[in-house]
Amino acid sequence: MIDLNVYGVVLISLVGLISYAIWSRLRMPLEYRQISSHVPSATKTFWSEMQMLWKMAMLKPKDILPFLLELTRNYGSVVHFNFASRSYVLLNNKDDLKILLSSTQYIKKGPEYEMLKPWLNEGLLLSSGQKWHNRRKLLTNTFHFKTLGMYNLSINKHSRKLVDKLLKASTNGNKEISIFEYITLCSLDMICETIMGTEMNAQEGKSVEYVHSIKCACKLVIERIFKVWLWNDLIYRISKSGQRFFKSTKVLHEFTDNVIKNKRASLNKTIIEKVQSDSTFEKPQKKSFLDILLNVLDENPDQMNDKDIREEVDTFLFEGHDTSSISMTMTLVLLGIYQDVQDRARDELFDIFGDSERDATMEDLNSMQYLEAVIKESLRLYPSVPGFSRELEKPLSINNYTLPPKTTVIVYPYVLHRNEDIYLNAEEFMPERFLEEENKEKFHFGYLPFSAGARNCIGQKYAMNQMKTVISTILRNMKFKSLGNKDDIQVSAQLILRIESLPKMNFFKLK
Ligand code: HEM
Repeated sequence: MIDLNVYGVVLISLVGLISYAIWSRLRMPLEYRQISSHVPSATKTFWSEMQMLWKMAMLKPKDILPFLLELTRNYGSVVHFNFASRSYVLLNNKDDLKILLSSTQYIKKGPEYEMLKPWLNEGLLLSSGQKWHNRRKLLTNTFHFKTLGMYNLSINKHSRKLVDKLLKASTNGNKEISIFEYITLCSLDMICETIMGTEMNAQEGKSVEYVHSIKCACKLVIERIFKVWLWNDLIYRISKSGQRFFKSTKVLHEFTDNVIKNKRASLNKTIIEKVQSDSTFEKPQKKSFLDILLNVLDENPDQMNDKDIREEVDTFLFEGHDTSSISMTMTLVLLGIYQDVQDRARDELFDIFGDSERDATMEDLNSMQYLEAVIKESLRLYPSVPGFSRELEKPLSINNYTLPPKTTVIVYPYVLHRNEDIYLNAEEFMPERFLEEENKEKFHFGYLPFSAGARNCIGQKYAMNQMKTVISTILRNMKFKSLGNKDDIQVSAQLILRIESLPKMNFFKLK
């Protein structure tokens, strides 16, 4: 029996696809169409554009990275394609990337970032132009490396809690553990305490609604980017996924609003009490990012109102949560696979700490050179932000081509970090490559886990300190093993790298 319904759906989809392809081609500015005549292009003809549209519509998140790797293999380090009336160019050459990223002219983010706006508004990640410049200057002061030491206490405290949780859950190697969930909760506790000054106790199973909302909002916003039919704001608002997204962001916004209100009230109260009780008045001690920001704003009250502060707190929570969790998870799993690397990292820690159980200080963290190389290598193979983009506001002249304004230039560290011209045996896990002096120049703009140039990651030093503290605390207390090998690791590209499958792990108490 022929199922007419199936034929009907296929026919309607085909007609829809062809009409959409014609419509998007007609809407496309002439210069977009002209790029394909001088830049290696995967969509030179109308037919290839249709194929691309079909391919992208069918692409699952886990197929995106192999698809991009294949594009660079087939077309080289600069490849153009048109998709849904937009023109994209993927850059995979460090000289071209240096031109793009080191210029302050190309700081506008690509169109897909728009979908984060209902949550993050125009915080540092999404703003551009003068607003971005002013904010970046102001926030650099609050996120300066000199202030990072004060986050150490909470990061150490939550790392110890994580060790306790892992020991309890693994019952000294008898149970297999999926590490990601433990790391995510620990990282959430750290970021909430250091950014907002709020104890969430997520590792203790508290703050359930907030924890659920942040996970939900992250997942939904990322899903939307890959569902073209949800790009329209009106359609998204009435869709099920949109409704869940807005419900989650409402919880998150209300929470941040309350934290800011309470923080302001307690700062004012402390100031009044201090002034009344003490003539040698000192400002309250700085504790979190928000405390510092409010203090900076005391001196520059016109720079930001409460809504502006909320968008920055939300931005830092979003950027600082999943990124570090993924990276710590991948590093631990790799250390669990490569036991010789794990032993060498632990030996380095023994040289620094001996038998002492003290917290890791900033000085200790700076001495962890081998562990840093391990984390860097893990970020090379599995960059937490697998790709990012810029929309050109001015023409961009790279080595052999000039790209017109409005082109979306995409950069995929995941693909770049596998470029054999830069990395020998690129698929292999070899932390030592980051200890070799001669590689420093080679990796410049060829290693972009934190992006580079003016718009690089403002939290990278914080992230590195956090990752070193968590991983060193685990290494100092436990031995661990991954129950699989590197081929068992499968990831997919969403706004942030997602784990598709990962070996489970066993943890054993050291002493
Ligand atoms: C392993 C951890 C991390 C990685 C791999 C990472 C990576 C990145 C990357 C690639 C960008 C540029 C994104 C783009 O151009 O679209 C970025 C931007 C940013 N990151 Fe991170 N990040 C990490 C941790 C953090 C942490 C812990 C914070 C804050 C506490 C943070 C805050 C930010 C902010 C605010 C921006 C926007 C900067 C701007 O546009 O001026 N990140 N990050």
